Amino acid sequence: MHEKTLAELSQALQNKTLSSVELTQHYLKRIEQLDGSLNSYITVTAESALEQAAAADARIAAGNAGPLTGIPLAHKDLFCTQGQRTSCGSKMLDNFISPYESTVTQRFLDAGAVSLGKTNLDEFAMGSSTESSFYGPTRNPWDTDRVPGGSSGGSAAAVAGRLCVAATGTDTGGSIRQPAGFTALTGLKPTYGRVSRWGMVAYASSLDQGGPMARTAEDCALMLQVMAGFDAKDSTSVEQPVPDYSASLSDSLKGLRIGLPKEYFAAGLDAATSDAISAAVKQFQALGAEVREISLPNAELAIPAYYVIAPAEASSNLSRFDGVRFGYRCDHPADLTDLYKRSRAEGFGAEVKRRIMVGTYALSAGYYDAYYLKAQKIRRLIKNDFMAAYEQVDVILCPTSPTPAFKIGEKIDDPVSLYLTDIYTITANLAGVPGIALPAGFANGLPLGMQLLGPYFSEARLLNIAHQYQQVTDWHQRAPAGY
Ligand SMILES: NC(=O)C[C@H](N)C(=O)O
Repeated sequence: MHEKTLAELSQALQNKTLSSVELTQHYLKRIEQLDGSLNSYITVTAESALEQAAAADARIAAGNAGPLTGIPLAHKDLFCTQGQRTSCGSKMLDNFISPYESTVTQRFLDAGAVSLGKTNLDEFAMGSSTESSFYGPTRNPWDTDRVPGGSSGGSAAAVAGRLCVAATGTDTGGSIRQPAGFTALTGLKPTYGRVSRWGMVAYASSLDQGGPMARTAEDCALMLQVMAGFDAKDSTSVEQPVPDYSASLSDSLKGLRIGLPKEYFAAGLDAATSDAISAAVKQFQALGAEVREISLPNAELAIPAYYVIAPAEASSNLSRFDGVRFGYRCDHPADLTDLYKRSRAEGFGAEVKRRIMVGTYALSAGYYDAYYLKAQKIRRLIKNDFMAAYEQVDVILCPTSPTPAFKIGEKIDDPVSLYLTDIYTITANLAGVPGIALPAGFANGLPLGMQLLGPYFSEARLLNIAHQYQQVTDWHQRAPAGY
């Protein structure tokens, strides 16, 4: 059963050749057998999953099911789920039972999807390897000595290890696309404002965006259909009609103009990834696309700008964790100041503290103009680069990260080298444009990722292009040995 994609399982459920209870039991058993080595889940909600599956079967029998009804999913443990622990991978929220449901997970509940549980992540989504989680690192099913990427590494490992059909992720600086690239998945970061952020615990609010992670573009289309849409509870949610993402998957790529940003194929890019993308270019040309070189001249400024803006916003967002109303509280505080100080010192891990300090510094009176304001100006220049590029091309093709998955422990003691792995993904967040990551090949048994970036609200086109590529390649069909 777990070899099948979401689209195939959806068919099987509708045809009643399979029940959601059977499917859910199968996945729960796989989690029990295989997640010990991957550590992709923080919480498995077996009981409620089986209840949801039974309700889904009843709904299918009654003839009012949708494509997601009865499909076992997993959610990044950054989405609030009512009555369940929502930890954000942090000791700070280890004891936090959410009193409300996020819009995204509510939409999946309304669609009749089953939630198997909550997946591991870098603490508060700060990281690119899922090693900063309070619950220990997640391992990559393609090589368990290696990271699955991050911060949505638990979702990536769970989907790649066939421990759920598809999963949600969030992408602030690449957290959906980079782990998708490291695990041979398809992952979509929508346009900022396309998917509601309500109930998605805030990291850097002007960059955060939820999106789907699955094995195919076709499955991502089905997931995004549920996730996308206006939400009055999120002031940055955009009131734009949601297209039928599955309807245009088969559109021809004839005449599609693809741009290759020369800055993304410069020094530092792994040779195998570069070769894989060259081969993909040929595939796209064979499908009727025209490919040309473009320039995103301010790309090299993206990392410094992001690592000022994201920590600045994080330092403000994370000030709510004070040990008073919810979350971790230190033992025997001497007074209120001691309560704040020790609860935060004991509740947050090293990377979160680093970012709070960097962000607080960048926002402080004497340095605001030199760092935060300057970073915001760079952000505008990066957005302008994309706008200029989309005058010449329809989409941009580039790698998701400079190298394939690295070893656990390899970079964790050197934060800057970890930040540098985000070089190709964070520009899309700074500009707010959508991007889809998809597998482009393998080297030494490790997946190689590429991404397509499009103009605002071009998700349907990105899914279409990825789907057409997946019709003529089989990278997305490969499974890691033992899974
Ligand atoms: N959250 C993300 O998108 C990951 C990024 N590497 C960060 O640490 O900010």
